[in-house]
Amino acid sequence: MKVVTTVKEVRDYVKQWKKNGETVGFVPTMGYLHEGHGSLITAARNNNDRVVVSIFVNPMQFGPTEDLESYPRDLEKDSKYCESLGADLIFHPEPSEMYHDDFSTYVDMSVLTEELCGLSRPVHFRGVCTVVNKLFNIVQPDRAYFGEKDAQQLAIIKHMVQDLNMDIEVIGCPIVREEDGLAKSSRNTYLSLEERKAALILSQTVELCKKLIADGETDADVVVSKMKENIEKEPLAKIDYVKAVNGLTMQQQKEIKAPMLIAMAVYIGKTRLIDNYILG
Ligand SMILES: Nc1ncnc2c1ncn2[C@@H]1O[C@H](COP(=O)(O)OP(=O)(O)OP(=O)(O)O)[C@@H](O)[C@H]1O
Ligand SMILES: CC(C)(CO)[C@@H](O)C(=O)[O-]
Ligand code: BAL
Repeated sequence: MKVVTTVKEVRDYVKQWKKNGETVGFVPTMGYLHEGHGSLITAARNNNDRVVVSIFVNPMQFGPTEDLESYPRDLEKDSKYCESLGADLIFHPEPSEMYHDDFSTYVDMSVLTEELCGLSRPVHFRGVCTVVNKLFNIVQPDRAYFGEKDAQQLAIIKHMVQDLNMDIEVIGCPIVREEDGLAKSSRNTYLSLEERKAALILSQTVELCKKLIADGETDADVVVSKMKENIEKEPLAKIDYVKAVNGLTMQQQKEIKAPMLIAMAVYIGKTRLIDNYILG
């Protein structure tokens, strides 16, 4: 497995592979990899001749008061992990390789980006769409793999690929959880012991949501308000949002009916965590 830092090096590898008729699977990440990322890499490994993983903490998707500087990084550990899972190439560019001084083109999607995480992170999805577009142009994958943990991001990327006629299959992979239910996330590393326990309120609330729906509740407002009540029982938790939306448009939906996304973002202390339940 190789680790490269320039666009040219990625292009040279991919050109050679394509010349040999090999397919390319791509897993974009911000690094500090865990088994959630691992599941995407394994899915890519199982369905493509070559696997590229990008590790890039993209400054454009962070707001001015967010955790760009403190975001955890460990390239050496990440490289070993990618190699153990059979990846062929890691692309680990410097911000200057991705954004030259005169950079001025953005991918700015409306509607889907204005709900849920887009409300509290107003510049976030413009940064995500722009960097993923660039990464797709650099890697030119046949298939790209994203986690359902970031369900809004997954819906947005699928929509972007459709809107911009990109010839890439976008594949969503299920949320990988810790044994006690907490969704794996690089940001879990910010949590103190006490906060780590409190963070279980997210997955417990997803379970409550599933149970309410399995028991026949059809009113999304009832489900959401019971979820909020449950989260409010945890003193260290502060709700950013809990919402039930259409799974394709991200617009609020009153009736529990697939395709649907019931998603939450909750601060545990200063750490903002997300979790969700996807229906259909
Ligand atoms: N627990 C998980 N299960 C499945 N996919 C995941 C999980 N965590 C992250 N991913 C996916 O991995 C890809 C890269 O995500 P990223 O590098 O931001 O990791 P992260 O752990 O979500 O970090 P963050 O702390 O930023 O939320 C995304 O497509 C994301 O949805
Ligand atoms: C898709 C992504 C790698 C773009 O920076 C990031 O948003 C992430 O890690 O989910
Ligand atoms: N997984 C989403 C990346 C971010 O929070 O910036």
